[in-house]
Amino acid sequence: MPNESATEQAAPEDLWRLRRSLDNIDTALVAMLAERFRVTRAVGQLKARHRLDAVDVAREEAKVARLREAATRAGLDEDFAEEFIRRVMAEVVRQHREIAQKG
Ligand SMILES: C=C(O[C@@H]1C=C(C(=O)O)C=C[C@H]1O)C(=O)O
Repeated sequence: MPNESATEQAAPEDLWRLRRSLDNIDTALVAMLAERFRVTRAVGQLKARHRLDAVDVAREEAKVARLREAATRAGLDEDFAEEFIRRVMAEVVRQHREIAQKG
């Protein structure tokens, strides 16, 4: 393939297989994230219509606590899981404020 890196050309079969698996997982992650944002956009439209705050701190904190526990059970670093979901929620809140402003 013309755009393969040097590492890919020289890689043993196992590395190829693992990287293909990673690529599939990354694609699935992006698809799930896009689906999540489709749902949160609908939430944002509802909140704007009912003049509700973009941010719900209590819900966010409950979610972080729940996901930290889920991360631990899954063998994932809980600080990483928290950092990730907080970044996602910050973007959701930014989008909700934008939806509320634009009407
Ligand atoms: C999606 C919502 O809006 C915000 C974003 C959240 C999220 O992305 O999970 C959670 C709480 C809110 O701060 C909501 O209120 O449910």
